[in-house]
Amino acid sequence: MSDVHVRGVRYEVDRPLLEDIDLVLRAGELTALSGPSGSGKTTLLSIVGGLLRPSAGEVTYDGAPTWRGTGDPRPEVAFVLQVYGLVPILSASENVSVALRARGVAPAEADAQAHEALARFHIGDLADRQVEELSGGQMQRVALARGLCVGAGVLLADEPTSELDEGNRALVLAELRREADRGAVVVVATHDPAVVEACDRHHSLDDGRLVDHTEPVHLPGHPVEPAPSPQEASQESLPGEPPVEPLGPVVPARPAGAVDDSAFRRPPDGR
Ligand SMILES: Nc1ncnc2c1ncn2[C@@H]1O[C@H](COP(=O)(O)OP(=O)(O)OP(=O)(O)O)[C@@H](O)[C@H]1O
Repeated sequence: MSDVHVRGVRYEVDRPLLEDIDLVLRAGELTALSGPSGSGKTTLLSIVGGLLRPSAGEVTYDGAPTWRGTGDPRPEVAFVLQVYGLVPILSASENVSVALRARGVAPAEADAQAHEALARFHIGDLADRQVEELSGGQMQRVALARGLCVGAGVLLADEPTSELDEGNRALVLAELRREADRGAVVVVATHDPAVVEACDRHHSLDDGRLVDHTEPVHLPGHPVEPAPSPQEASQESLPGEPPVEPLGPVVPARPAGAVDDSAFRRPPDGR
């Protein structure tokens, strides 16, 4: 299990969008990233995942930079994008299968795993439905199935519950927890207080900077650490590290797994 280290990251286009970002995103934990709209959450996820090159500083995972010089993420990184990044004319299962095939899984095995991944999100019955015929919440779950099925070491999810009702939100949080429990770094950008509450750690961004507010969040019933007593809580700071803070956004170039969909392309008049 390896953590993600964000050191001295700044990002600017025509103005600074992120400044002075120092964070450790821990393997085995769910980390929430919150902040107002436009504060930089998506931009930060994009830099963490290697879609964008930081203007200064670096992000490393397992001892190597996540930025590989091309804007293509490392194979260990998977995204669940705010805009889903699905191919509308492909079926739900094809959209998931293509992510597995892009990682070298043989087609028949990829198709089988894609069906299993959709079933995890209770949309197995929609496997053959074209994505453009799905609802927003169903598309969001297809995107989640695609992001989670590849067993990535780093899973970056941008507003993964924005279109979901309470029951499906709980389902998604349970699946994200499973990813953390197998040792992944899981980061969730969110506006939803219930999602923040379900995470182990919380960083907030404001206008491209981490705000002075770092909270380990304890999910009732989840044995992350024993809950501190009120006395301990009043003295609590993260052992051996500076206070953790929030992140910021940008437009991802391309979702991991949507690299090559040529195997699924249909003739112009075929569906
Ligand atoms: N490619 C870009 N070029 C210039 N500015 C950008 C670019 N992408 C994002 N921005 C700006 O960077 C700032 C942060 O955007 P970002 O999408 O990271 O915010 P966010 O916190 O994810 O917002 P939201 O919660 O609305 O998704 C915004 O002011 C946005 O307009």
